[in-house]
Amino acid sequence: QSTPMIQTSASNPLQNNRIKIDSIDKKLIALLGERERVVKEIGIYKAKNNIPALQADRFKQVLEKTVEAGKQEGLSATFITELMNAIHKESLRIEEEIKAQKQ
Ligand SMILES: C=C(O[C@@H]1C=C(C(=O)O)C=C[C@H]1O)C(=O)O
Repeated sequence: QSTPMIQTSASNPLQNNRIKIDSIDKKLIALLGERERVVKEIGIYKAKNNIPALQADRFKQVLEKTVEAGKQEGLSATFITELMNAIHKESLRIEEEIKAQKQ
């Protein structure tokens, strides 16, 4: 086993890349917050107009578009599908919560 090279903090690739990741994660969470705030608006509209939260055809389109966009970024369809399913599950939870508040 080799001794790790001593580097200055400015040239430490592990530290620098972790700083980059922390910054990217912050943006990812901000974007998810923005997306779910739009979902809330849709949830309010659906609750008022008696439209079901789940729109399977629309989510199918969302999945197709994001899997394709993921491909362009070298991300697997499995990963994008799991990610979008998790986001969709939360969207439905939020929309159902809004609907329940209106009763
Ligand atoms: C946001 C909506 O509600 C649900 C959530 C979706 C999503 O998070 O992309 C898509 C379809 C619906 O199941 C919508 O109908 O557009």
